[in-house]
Amino acid sequence: MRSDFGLYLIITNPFLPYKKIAETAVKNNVRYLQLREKALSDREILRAAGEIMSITEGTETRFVLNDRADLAYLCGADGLHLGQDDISLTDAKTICREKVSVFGLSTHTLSQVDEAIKQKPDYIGFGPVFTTPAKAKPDPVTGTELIAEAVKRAGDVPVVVIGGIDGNNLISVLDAGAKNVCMVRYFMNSEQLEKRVKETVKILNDYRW
Ligand SMILES: Cc1ncc(COP(=O)(O)OP(=O)(O)O)c(N)n1
Ligand SMILES: Cc1ncsc1CCOP(=O)(O)O
Ligand SMILES: [Mg+2]
Repeated sequence: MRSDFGLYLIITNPFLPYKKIAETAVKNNVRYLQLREKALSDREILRAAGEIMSITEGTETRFVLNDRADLAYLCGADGLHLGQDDISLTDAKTICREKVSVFGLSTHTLSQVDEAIKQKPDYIGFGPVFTTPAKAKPDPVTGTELIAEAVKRAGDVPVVVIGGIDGNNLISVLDAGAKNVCMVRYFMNSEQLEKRVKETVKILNDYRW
């Protein structure tokens, strides 16, 4: 059976401190909290990971590091997220051995969904659903039309949709078949993180699937 989780939080250039974000994620039972900091040094990433894990350890919130299998192994992250341009899942598992237990893969097309599923990830990301400035080299937008088919092809693997989603278009992605969502700037650029997380969790819980 597919284990959908609803909200997935990604930390990039946050307005609030890492610990405050982690506390909010834990308090609101957010399953995945990813650190995605492209401009930090390795040492700064490890420091940020340590701060976040000091809050998430022993809770239901899994800490996921983006891109870097070596650093995920070093800091003892629960999970690692890999994109199409990152190292392969096989190589990442070799580096992380048994220390990292959750692996996510990014996909941008339906054929990438088919390929990703063969690798048995714990979840897949699908998008960008809408235009977003939050990725340096953005892939073409998927639109909402492909979401239902991506979810169907992924079978038991949860699909989290990402890219340009905010409080105004959230319902349109749910109407299109999304069960799990990421919204980076909507949460990270705001002082009102907790209010927005609570509102979003309520919308996801109340949605008539
Ligand atoms: C949950 C989730 N989905 C997609 C991505 C994007 O990964 P990637 O394509 O490797 O791009 P970057 O995030 O590395 O810029 C993600 N990080 N998380
Ligand atoms: C990491 C990533 N992968 C696809 S789009 C994206 C960025 C999404 O950021 P936002 O939710 O602010 O548009
Ligand atoms: Mg990546």
